[in-house]
Amino acid sequence: MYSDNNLIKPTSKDACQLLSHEEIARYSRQMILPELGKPGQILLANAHVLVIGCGSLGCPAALYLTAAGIGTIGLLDYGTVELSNLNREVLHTEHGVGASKVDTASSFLKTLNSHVNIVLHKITLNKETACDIIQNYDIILDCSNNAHTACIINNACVFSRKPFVSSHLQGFECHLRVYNSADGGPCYKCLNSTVDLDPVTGSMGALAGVMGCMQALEAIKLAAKIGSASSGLLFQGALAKFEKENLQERNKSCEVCGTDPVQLNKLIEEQICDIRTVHHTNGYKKGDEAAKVMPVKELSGNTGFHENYLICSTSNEVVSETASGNGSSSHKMELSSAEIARYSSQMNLPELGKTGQLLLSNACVLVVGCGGLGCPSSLYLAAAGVGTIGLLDYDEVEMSNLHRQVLHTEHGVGTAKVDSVTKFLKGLNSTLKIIPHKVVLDSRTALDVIKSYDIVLDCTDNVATRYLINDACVLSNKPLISGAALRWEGQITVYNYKDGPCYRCLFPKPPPPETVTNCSDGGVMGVVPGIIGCMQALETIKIITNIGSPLSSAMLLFNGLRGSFQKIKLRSKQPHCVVCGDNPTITKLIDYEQFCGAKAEDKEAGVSLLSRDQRLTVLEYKNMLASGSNHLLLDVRQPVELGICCLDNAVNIPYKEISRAYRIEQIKLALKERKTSQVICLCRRGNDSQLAAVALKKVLQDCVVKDIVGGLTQWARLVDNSMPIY
Ligand SMILES: Nc1ncnc2c1ncn2[C@@H]1O[C@H](COP(=O)(O)OP(=O)(O)OP(=O)(O)O)[C@@H](O)[C@H]1O
Ligand SMILES: [Zn+2]
Repeated sequence: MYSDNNLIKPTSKDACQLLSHEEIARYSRQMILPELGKPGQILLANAHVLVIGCGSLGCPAALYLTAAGIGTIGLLDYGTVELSNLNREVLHTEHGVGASKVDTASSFLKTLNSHVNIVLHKITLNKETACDIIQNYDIILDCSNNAHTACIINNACVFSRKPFVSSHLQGFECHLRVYNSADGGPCYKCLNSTVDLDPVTGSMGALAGVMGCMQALEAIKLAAKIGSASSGLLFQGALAKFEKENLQERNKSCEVCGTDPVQLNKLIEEQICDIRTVHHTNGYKKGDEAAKVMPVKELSGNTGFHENYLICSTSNEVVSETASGNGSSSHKMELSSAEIARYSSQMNLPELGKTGQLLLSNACVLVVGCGGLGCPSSLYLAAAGVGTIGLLDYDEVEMSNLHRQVLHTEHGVGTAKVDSVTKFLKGLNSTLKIIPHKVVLDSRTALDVIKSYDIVLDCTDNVATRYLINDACVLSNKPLISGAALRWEGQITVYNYKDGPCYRCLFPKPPPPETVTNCSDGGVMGVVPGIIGCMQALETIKIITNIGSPLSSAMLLFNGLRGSFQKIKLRSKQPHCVVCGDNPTITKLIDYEQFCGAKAEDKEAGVSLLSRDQRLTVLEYKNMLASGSNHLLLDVRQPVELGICCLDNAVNIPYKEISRAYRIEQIKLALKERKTSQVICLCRRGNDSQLAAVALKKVLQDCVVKDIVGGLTQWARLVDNSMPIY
C-alpha cells in the first residue's frame, strides 16, 4: 500500500443530523432554495468529496466545495507550489512557493470554513494507491487535467462504483463531463478509446475558474441528490460559446466498466492503465462536429430579466488613493523575468502572448461589489496580472456571506469586505496595485472613482446601483462587465462596449420594486456567482487584450440546475436611449434611489402596514400561548423555510398563495376546526406577515387578524434561544 507518510486517512464521520445555529446562519442563503433545503444541507455535511489535483481546476473547485459545507474534502496532489502556478492556481500564495500544494490550499480553506474536515493526500495517484483512497469518498473530482491520471481515476471509480466529475482544458477550449454516474452514465474509457489530443498550449486561469466551479456544482448536485448528471458540456472561452454534449450510453463491451469487478480488479493488477498503453485522450477535438454553435434568439423587452437581479447600501468615506488608468505615467513596456516566469503559461496562449500580458499589466479595472461576484472576478483578474485593481464595497462581512463570498474568512466577520479581498489578492500577487475603496458608490462619488479606471465590473446586487454604474460608465466612456446571480441562475453581459447597447438601452424603465427578489429572500447556490464572476474576469481579460468576441449585444444565461448555458442576442444600441442615444437627456448622474423607487442596497426594508393594536409582540404571543387562547397560527413562509425552524402549532400557507380561493377555504376550515375567529400571521422577520394580514382582513371580515412583530427572528432572540436565526 502507500508508502507516503504524509498520507492522512479520512475519518469516517458519523452521519450528523443536526446543523448548529452558526451553520444555519452560514448556509441560510442556499438552504432556502427549495431544491436543497435543510435535508440537502445535511447531505452536503455528510458527503465526502475527493479533489484530485490542487491546480487550476482543483483550487476553485475546493474553494466552493468548502464554502458550500461539504463535510469532508480530500485534497490530493504530490506537487509543490511554483511561481508559474500563481496565474491560475488561486489558492496558493507567493509566500507558499516551494511548499506543498495541498498544504497551501488547505491553510486558506480552513479559515474560510472550520466546519469542513480537510484531508490531505500528499501523494502521486497511481494504480496502487487509487482504489484505497477513492473508496473513502462518495464523489471524485478529476482536476488533474491529464489523460493518464483520468484513466487511473476511472478504473478505481468503476471498481468502487463512484461517480467522477472531470474537466479538461486546452487553451481557450474545455469540456466538463460526469462519468460513471449512478444513472448508468458511461465511464471515461467508454468514450475515450483512441482520440488524440493536441499538446496543451497554455491556459487561462479564469477559464479554469469557470470549469473548476462547474465541477464543484456538479459534485454538490450529486451529493445533495439534485437533478440528473451524466451529460457533458463543451466551452469555447474566447467566443463565450457553450454547448451541451449528449454523452453516449455506457458501452457494454467497454474494457473497464463492461468488465465484471473481479475481472476488473485483475486488469488493474495487470496495469491496464500503464502509461505506455494509454493514448493521450480527451475525446474532444478542435472543430469537432459536436462543437457547433448554439443558436441565439432575440430578447425582446424585459422578459423577466429584472427578476433575476440581486438587489444592497451607506457610508461616505473619501477615496484617498486613486488608480491611474488612461495614459498613466507608469506605463509598462517590458516584463521582468519574475513576471515572465509567473505568467508564462498564459503567455503561451497564442491569442495572448507577451503583448497581451503587457496590456494586462497596464490595465486599471474597478470591481464594484466585493460579494458573491466580486470575490471570484477580482481573484482571477489578480491572478492574470491586471496591473491595477480597484475594489469598491461599503459593507462588512457577515456569516451568511461565507457560503459564496469565498475570499473572506470566519475571522473576518464584522470587518470590511474590501480589506479581506485586498489581503487575499496581495498574498496571491504582491506585484499589483490593489486599491480598496470602502465607500458607497452613489451619484456624488461614482464619476470621480470610475474616471481613474479603464473598465468597470458591476458585481453589485441592487437595481439603483446598476443604473448608477451604467450611467457613470456611459458618461465616462468605459466598458461595463455586468454579472448577476440568483437561486440557481446567473447572467453575464458587456455594456457600453464599442457600438453595443448600454443597460438603459435594454431596460429603459426600472422594474417595480416589489418584483425584485434579493438573495436573502430568493436564495442563491454559492458556486453560481462563482461561475458568473469567473466569466466576468474572462470577459474583462478578453476586452483588455482584444481576444475573441466579447459578450456585447449578447447575454450568457446560466442555469445551474440544468448545468446549461444559453447565449441570447440582445437589442442593439438604441438611438433614443436617454443616456447613450443620439440626443441624451441624462448628462449628469441623477438620484437613482428615487428613479428606481428602491434603496441602493439589498438589506430588507421593514414594512409598516399595521397599527400597533393589530400586531402582537413575541412576548405577547408567548403569553397568549400560555393562556391557552384559541387561535389559528398561520406561518406564511415558503415550505422549505419551515424545515429550518418553525413553531409546533403553525399551519403553513405561503404568503404568495394567501389570496387564492382554495387557500382561503383551507383557512376557513382550520378556523372552524379550532372554533376560533382569531388569525395570527407569522413569518421570518415580520414583513410578509403584515402583507398577509392585510390581504386576509379583506376576505375574512368577521375575523380578528394580527401578525407577530419581528417574526421568528425575534422569537428566537427573545423567547426561544434554541431556535436558529437564518
Ligand atoms: N452602491 C454600492 N456601493 C458600494 N457597494 C455596493 C453598492 N451596492 C452594492 N454593493 C456591494 O455589492 C456586494 C454584492 O454582494 P452580494 O450580492 O453577494 O450580496 P450581499 O449583500 O453581500 O449578501 P446578502 O444579499 O446575502 O445579504 C455587497 O457586498 C454590497 O455591499
Ligand atoms: Zn443606452
